Amino acid sequence: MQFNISASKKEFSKDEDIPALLLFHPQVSFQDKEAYKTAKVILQDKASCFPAVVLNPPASAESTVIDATSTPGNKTSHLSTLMCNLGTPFAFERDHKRFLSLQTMLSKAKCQNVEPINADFLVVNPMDSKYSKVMHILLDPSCSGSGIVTHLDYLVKSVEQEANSVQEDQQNKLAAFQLMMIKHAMKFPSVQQIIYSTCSIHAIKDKHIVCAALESAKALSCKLQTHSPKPSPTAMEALWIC
Ligand SMILES: C[S@@+](CC[C@H](N)C(=O)[O-])C[C@H]1O[C@@H](n2cnc3c(N)ncnc32)[C@H](O)[C@@H]1O
Repeated sequence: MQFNISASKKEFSKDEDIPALLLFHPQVSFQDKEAYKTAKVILQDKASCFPAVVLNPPASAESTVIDATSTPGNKTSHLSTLMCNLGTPFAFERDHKRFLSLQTMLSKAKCQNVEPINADFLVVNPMDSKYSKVMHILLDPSCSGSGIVTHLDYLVKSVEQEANSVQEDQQNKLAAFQLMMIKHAMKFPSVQQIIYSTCSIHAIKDKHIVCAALESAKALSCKLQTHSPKPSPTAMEALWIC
């Protein structure tokens, strides 16, 4: 859900861009609400709603999708909703504890079509027949979260500056991991669309990664297109950055 400063606490409205997104005043609390506890309502800022909407997998029984990095499951449940609980979104999570909470969330939200898998996406074999029809992949990998705005940001600025040099090394490692994830996603034989999203505002984890991915041998061999009216079934249709 997106916060709407202009609305009163009793009002809400429909978002103009994202179907099923309702806008509430920032001070409206959902923590005690039954709809929130039972996951009928999922709290999510508008920016986080774009990846699933842009990926827009078909709502059909044959539709197979991968959410490579799933917990807590907000984007997975969004994908499941967009697919009308049809087809199969495979939802990967490598961390066991986080996987358990993903399972709980998906079951609460009644995402019956999702197949959660406790595995590292990087070791999944793209040639496994189970994934042979995967056309859509969502990649929302771990990142620094630098794009997440909090009201306390001004307090941490000076601390952040001191830690910058340490962070640089960490950022390079994260960036290398994120690029590896995209390149791995490109290996799935039927993939046509990969959505890569992060909560980071650093170009090293956004634009630079996407550019490096587009320049990779795999992307070049796919004759990557941005939006073709008649996409070739073997070419990757688009790599978006959200
Ligand atoms: C940014 S969070 C994903 C948020 C999620 N997409 C959502 O909208 O709720 C990244 C998650 O991916 C998991 N992860 C990181 N690397 C992974 C990998 N190689 N394979 C599977 N899961 C991974 C992390 O443990 C973490 O839970």
